[in-house]
Formats: sequence, structure tokens, C-alpha cells
Amino acid sequence: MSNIWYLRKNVIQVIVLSGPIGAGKSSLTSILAEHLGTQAFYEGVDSNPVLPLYYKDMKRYTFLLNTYLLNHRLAQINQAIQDKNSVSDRSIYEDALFFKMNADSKVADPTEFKIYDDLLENMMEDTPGNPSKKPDLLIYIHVSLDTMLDRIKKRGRSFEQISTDPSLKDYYARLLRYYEPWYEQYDASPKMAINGDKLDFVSSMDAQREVLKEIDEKLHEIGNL
Ligand SMILES: Nc1ncnc2c1ncn2[C@@H]1O[C@H](COP(=O)(O)OP(=O)(O)O)[C@@H](O)[C@H]1O
Ligand SMILES: Nc1ncnc2c1ncn2[C@H]1C[C@H](O)[C@@H](COP(=O)(O)O)O1
Repeated sequence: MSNIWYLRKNVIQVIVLSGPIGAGKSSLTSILAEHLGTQAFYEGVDSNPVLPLYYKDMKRYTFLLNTYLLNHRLAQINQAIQDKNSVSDRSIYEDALFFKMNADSKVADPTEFKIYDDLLENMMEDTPGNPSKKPDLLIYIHVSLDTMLDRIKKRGRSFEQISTDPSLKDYYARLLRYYEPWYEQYDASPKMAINGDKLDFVSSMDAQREVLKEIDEKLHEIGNL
């Protein structure tokens, strides 16, 4: 057994946040990493050269965006697994959810989705002698459509605004419908859900303490604290 494999099994843990756009993943990533005294890893939205193009032309840019994100997230996972309790602000598995939704609605080509999905599966496969890239805990932030839309508006990224492109309202509603069954079926690691409608962990210290307590309890349960 190699040293890195031993460390991965017994010491190194990666926690990933998941959930729809605006659910609060980045916010909770910062809060949790600070609480645990560990490293936070973000999606790098501002440095993503494809994302603004994608919002202008999803048909053309879905494959490119997801190829870009796959590479970015794999590089991040490779960094994150070198520390203990690293916190990452979106799981690699959610890209396939966006891509599948676009393929189902003919925005993306089903063959492109299949090629992407096979590549993802190959990349994420555990291989002897290599540390697993799977997270140790996935935390899903559940939000309703109203909350999602409020938060997207509040954050104010121009290309995500319904006031700029009214068709995005439908897109966000559809995305939410894909998220719930995705979370139910997710089985790559232990998982837990946070109520993002009820718990304002950004402004309320009470809510923040409650969320962190829930997460600490889960980490104890799976033996990571
Ligand atoms: N639980 C929460 N309660 C209230 N506001 C929140 C909550 N989580 C996030 N926000 C706010 O919603 C917006 C989107 O949050 P963000 O963390 O960027 O979401 P995500 O990373 O999931 O897209 C930000 O303005 C943030 O301050
Ligand atoms: N795989 C993806 N396909 C389409 N859009 C995506 C994908 N991953 C992230 N995004 C978008 C959604 C948001 O506009 C930004 C950042 O996500 P957020 O949930 O705000 O962290 O990127």
C-alpha cells in the first residue's frame, strides 16, 4: 500500500458543497472552511472564460464549458485531497446534471453528453495505487425556486439575471427539478442536506451555528473529526 493511499484512507478528507445556482454553496464553503480551519476551494466563476459565452449561446458552448469545468475541477480535487477537511464549493458530479438537462431539452447534442459522461466516469474511477477523487462528504443545500431566484438577483452577476434574459426563469426552474432526484440518487459518498430556505447562515449567527452543528455531527458520524 502506497503512503498516499494510506493517508487518503485515514487522514485526508474532502467535503463538497452542492446545490442549485445561488443556493449558498460559496458562502457556506467559506464559513465551513473557517470553522474547520481548513482550505476552501472555489469555482473561479470570474476567471471562467466560457461561462459568459455559455449564457449567450448554450447550444454552442455546453460541451466546451463542461470540458473546461471538468479540467478545472479535477485539478482542484488533486489539490484538495492533499489536505484534511478541504471544502470545495461545487461537486464535479453536478456538471453532468446541467449537461444532461441540456441534452434532454435538445440544447446539447446527446452524443456530446455521452462522450462527456464517459470521460467523467473514467476520470473519477478509483484505480489501484491512486488516491480516490471521490469526496468524503457531500452537503446539499436545498432551496425553493423563489429562494434561488432571490439569491441570484441579490448576488447580481449580470449574465445570470432574468431581467437581462427572461428565458432564464424557465432554465432555473428546470434545473431545480433535476437537482432533487439527483441528490436522492447520489451515492458516491456519505451525504447530508441543509435547509437553505429556512437557515440564513449568511446573516444570522444562530442559523450559522445550527448549520455548523449539523455538519459537525455528520462528520463525527462518518469518523472525520
Ligand atoms: N442561507 C442564506 N441565507 C441568505 N442569503 C444567502 C444564503 N446563502 C447565500 N446567500 C446569499 O445568496 C447569494 C448567493 O450565494 P452564493 O454563496 O454565492 O451561492 P452559490 O455559490 O450556491 O451560487 C449571495 O448574495 C449570498 O450572500
Ligand atoms: N456544468 C455547468 N453547466 C452550466 N452552467 C454551470 C455549470 N457549472 C456551473 N455553472 C454555472 C452556474 C452559475 O451561473 C455559475 C456558478 O455556479 P454557482 O452555483 O453560482 O456557484 O456557473
